[in-house]
Order: sequence, then C-alpha cells, then structure tokens
Amino acid sequence: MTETSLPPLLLVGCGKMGGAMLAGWLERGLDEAVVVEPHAAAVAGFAGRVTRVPDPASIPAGFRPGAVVLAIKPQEAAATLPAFARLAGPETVFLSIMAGRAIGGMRAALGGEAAVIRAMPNTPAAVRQGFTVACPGPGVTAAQRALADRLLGAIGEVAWVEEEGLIDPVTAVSGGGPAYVFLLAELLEKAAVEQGLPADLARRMARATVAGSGALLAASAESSAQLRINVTSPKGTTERALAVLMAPEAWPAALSRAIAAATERSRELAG
Ligand SMILES: NC(=O)C1=CN([C@@H]2O[C@H](COP(=O)(O)OP(=O)(O)OC[C@H]3O[C@@H](n4cnc5c(N)ncnc54)[C@H](OP(=O)(O)O)[C@@H]3O)[C@@H](O)[C@H]2O)C=CC1
Ligand SMILES: O=C(O)[C@@H]1CCC=N1
Repeated sequence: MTETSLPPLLLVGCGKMGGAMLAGWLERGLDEAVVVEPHAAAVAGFAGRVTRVPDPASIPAGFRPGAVVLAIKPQEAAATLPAFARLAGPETVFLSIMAGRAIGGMRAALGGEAAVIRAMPNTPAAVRQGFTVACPGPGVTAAQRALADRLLGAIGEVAWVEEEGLIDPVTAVSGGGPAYVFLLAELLEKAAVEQGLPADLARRMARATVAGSGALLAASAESSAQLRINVTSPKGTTERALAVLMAPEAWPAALSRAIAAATERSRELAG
C-alpha cells in the first residue's frame, strides 16, 4: 500500500449508503474489498471489483482489512456486530456510519477493546462530493484516525469532532441533508407543472437548477445569503417568492422543526 492508496476494506452492508461510499472508493482506486451483504443484487453493480460474501463466516480466512465499515441499519447492530469482534486489533479500525449508534455500545458488542470511529457521511459520496463528520472513540490511535481520514477524504470533505453528542445534529443536517435538497427539486418540478410547463421541461429545469446552484455554491467564495441576494432583483419576481418562503412561520420555522426532529430521532436510535 502506498501513502495514497486505500487499504483493504471490509464493508458490512452494501445498501444505499454503503454502496454510495463503495462507488466513491472504487472510483478513487480501491483495489481490495470484501463486502458482507446478504443480497447479491445490492452488489451487482460492483461485480468483478469486490468479493461479496453473504455472512461473516464466509469472509476469506486470510483477509486482513485495514478498516471495517459498518453500514448496516442501526437496528441490526446488536445482532450483527459480535461476529466481527475477532477482527479487532491495532491493524484494524471499525468505522461506523450507523445513525444514532453510540461508540460505547458498539465497542461492547465488538468485545470491549475495538477501535471504533463513529462517522456520519452522506450519499453525494457516490460522486466523491460527500461530507462526513467523524468522532474517534477511546483507544483510536493516530494511525487509525489518519487511515479513516484518508478513507473518508477519498469520497469528499471530512471534519472531526471530539464530542460524540455532536454527531446527532450532524446526522440531521448533513447526513439527511441531501434528502431535503432532493425534496426541493421534487417540489420545484411540481410547482412548475402547476404553472403550465410541460412535465419533461419541468423535470429538467428543477434538476438543473438545484444541481447548478449547488455547483455555484461550491465554486463561489460568497456566502449562501449573498448568492441568494444576487438572484433577488429589487421589486422583481424572486423577491415575491422569497416573501412567501422566508416568512418566519414558513421555511425558517419548518426547517428548524425538521432538524430538531431528526436530531431527536438520532438520539433515540442510540438504543
Ligand atoms: N442512506 C443514507 O443517506 C445514509 C445512511 N446512513 C446510515 O447507513 C446505514 C445504512 O443505511 P442505508 O444504506 O440507507 O440502508 P440499506 O437498508 O439501504 O442498507 C443496508 C444493507 O445491509 C444489508 N444487511 C442487513 N443485515 C446485514 C448483515 N447482518 N450483514 C450485512 N449486511 C446486512 C441490508 O439488507 P436488508 O435490506 O435485507 O436489511 C441492506 O442491503 C444506516 O445505519 C444509516 O443510518 C448514514 C448516512 C446517510
Ligand atoms: O435517515 C436516516 O436515518 C439516515 C441517517 C442520515 C441519512 N439517512
């Protein structure tokens, strides 16, 4: 392994998020991965590039992953994790992306001594534009943290926090954030059709507008508020729309409530 190459990975769960990360890592040159996933169809898009096994007992005997990425549903953690305890050791870091699941509970299920990092990525990882916030658990070495940072950095931006409780609001904001943006595209398309635009044009416009705005935001040094102001001509059309959306009881209140609800759900999932 060179300084820039990715270590052999064991991915546990190759659903929507595990699959998105794997796509990003393969694009970045990951060349050895074993995927524990009961559904062959979930891994079909990666055929020939990874080894799928249906359960932990089928992991090749000599396989020594640098990282075990836990991408199963939080509700499956208690039943699933003990089978991976044998992999715990200085050469292997466990990287959990499960919403809510606390580091302490995961370490207990992994035998008590495992090095566990709790992280919250998002699905733009599939195109290496993800954003992940990670928190190291007790006993994570500098080398293990550096390895996780390299892995997560290969699929987008990474930020670290030392306080695990911060991962709950992170889950609500950036973990689930793409869903809110895709909802915006859905609603923009619907509203366009309501104003008489043809359905296919409405769909193209909504997608391109959200994607183009995201690209501009990424490329610009201006604040998101300034980019909004740049669109809003005095006494023009956008001003009328924003008067509806920015009314205190409209988007500002709805988004605050939505993020508070998701944060609370993340705390509940600690279980
Ligand atoms: N989706 C997202 O945008 C994000 C998700 N996450 C987190 O990622 C995790 C996965 O979410 P998501 O990808 O959406 O969920 P999915 O259900 O799409 O993926 C989980 C996959 O793991 C499979 N699976 C179930 N049990 C096992 C097992 N014992 N061993 C291996 N694989 C198993 C599931 O099969 P089956 O369907 O039969 O259960 C499924 O294919 C969750 O903990 C979630 O909180 C984090 C950030 C963002
Ligand atoms: O909805 C969820 O619970 C997961 C965590 C963040 C995004 N998806």
